[in-house]
Amino acid sequence: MAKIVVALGGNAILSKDASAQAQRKAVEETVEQLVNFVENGDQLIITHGNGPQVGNLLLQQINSDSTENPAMPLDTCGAMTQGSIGYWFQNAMKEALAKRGINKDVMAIITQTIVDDDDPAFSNPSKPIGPFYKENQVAEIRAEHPDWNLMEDAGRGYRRVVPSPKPVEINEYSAIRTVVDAGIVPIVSGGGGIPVVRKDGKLVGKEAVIDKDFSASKIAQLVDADKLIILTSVGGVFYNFGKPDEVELHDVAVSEIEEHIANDEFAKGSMLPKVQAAVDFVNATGNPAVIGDLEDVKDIIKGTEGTIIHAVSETVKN
Ligand SMILES: Nc1ncnc2c1ncn2[C@@H]1O[C@H](COP(=O)(O)OP(=O)(O)O)[C@@H](O)[C@H]1O
Ligand SMILES: NC(=O)OP(=O)(O)O
Repeated sequence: MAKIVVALGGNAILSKDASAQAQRKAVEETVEQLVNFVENGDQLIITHGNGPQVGNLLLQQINSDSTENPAMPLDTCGAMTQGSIGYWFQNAMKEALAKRGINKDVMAIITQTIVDDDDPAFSNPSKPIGPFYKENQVAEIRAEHPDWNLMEDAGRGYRRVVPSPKPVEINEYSAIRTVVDAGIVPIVSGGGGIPVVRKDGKLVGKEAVIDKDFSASKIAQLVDADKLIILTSVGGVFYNFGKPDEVELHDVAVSEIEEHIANDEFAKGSMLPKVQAAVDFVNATGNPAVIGDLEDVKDIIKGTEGTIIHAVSETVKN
C-alpha cells in the first residue's frame, strides 16, 4: 500500500459553469477517477484548490458592504470555500466508494496553514483567483476596482491576483496524521489552507490565498507520503509550453527541473508553483512527484502518463 497525496486544481472543479450544481457534478466526475487509487489499495489524502471559487465568492460580496450584511474578509472566504468544496468531495467520494463496494470513511478537515507575517508575498500579489478576463476588459476592470492587482494567467486571460504566502506549518497536522493512520480518506488543506499567523497565543487570519500545491507538498512531507500527485488540466509539464517547439516531459530528474526553474521557464501562478512544490517534495523525501491530467488517473497509476519527477538517485538507477 502506498500513501499518496493527491492535489486537485480549483480550475478542474470550476471550468465554465460556476453553479453549485455544475461544480458538484465536476467533483463527482473527479472522484470517479480518485477511487481508482483506493481500489488499487492506496491510502489517499485529498487536497484541492479554490482559486476560481474564492474569487467568485469575493465578487458575490461586492455589494454587501453594509453594516447589516458586511462582506467577509479573504481568510473567511477561504474557509467558506474549504467548507463548500470539502462538503461536495466528502459526499461524492463516500458515494463513489460505496458504488464500488468499498466501505470507507471520508472526512473533510477544516485546515489552517500557518504563514510568516513577514513573508514578502504580502506585498507582491501573485495568486490568480476568480474568473478570467479578456485583454480588452482590463482597463474597465482597473477603473472599477482600483485596489485590485491583475495579471496575465498562462495565456488564458487576465485574473485578479492576491498575496500568496508560503506555508510554514499545517496547524491541524497531528489530527490529519491520526485520521490517515486510521485509514480514513481525509480532504485537507482545501484552497491551500486558511492563512493564519500566531499572535499572542491565538491564530489570526490573513487576507491571502495559499497555493494548494505548496500546502500539498508540505502535507505529503508531514505524513511521509510515498508519492505526491498534482492533478490539473494538462497532460504534464512542458518545456516551451504553448510554443511550436513545446516538449512534454515524462520522466525527469529533479535536478533538471531545478535548472529550468532557475532559468525562469515556468509560468508564475500556474505551472511554476506545481514544479516548485514537486521539487520540494522530491528533495525532502527522495520519493517521486507526478504532475498530470485528472482524466489520466488510471494511466498515472500505471506510470504511463503524467510527468514523473524523480530524485537523482532514482533516475540514475533507471
Ligand atoms: N510549462 C507548462 N506546462 C504545462 N502547462 C502549463 C505550463 N505553463 C503553464 N501551463 C498552464 O498551467 C495550467 C495549470 O495551472 P492551473 O490551471 O493554475 O492549475 P490548477 O489545476 O491547479 O488550477 C495548464 O492547464 C496550462 O494551461
Ligand atoms: N488555492 C489554490 O491553489 O487554488 P487553485 O489550485 O485553484 O489555483
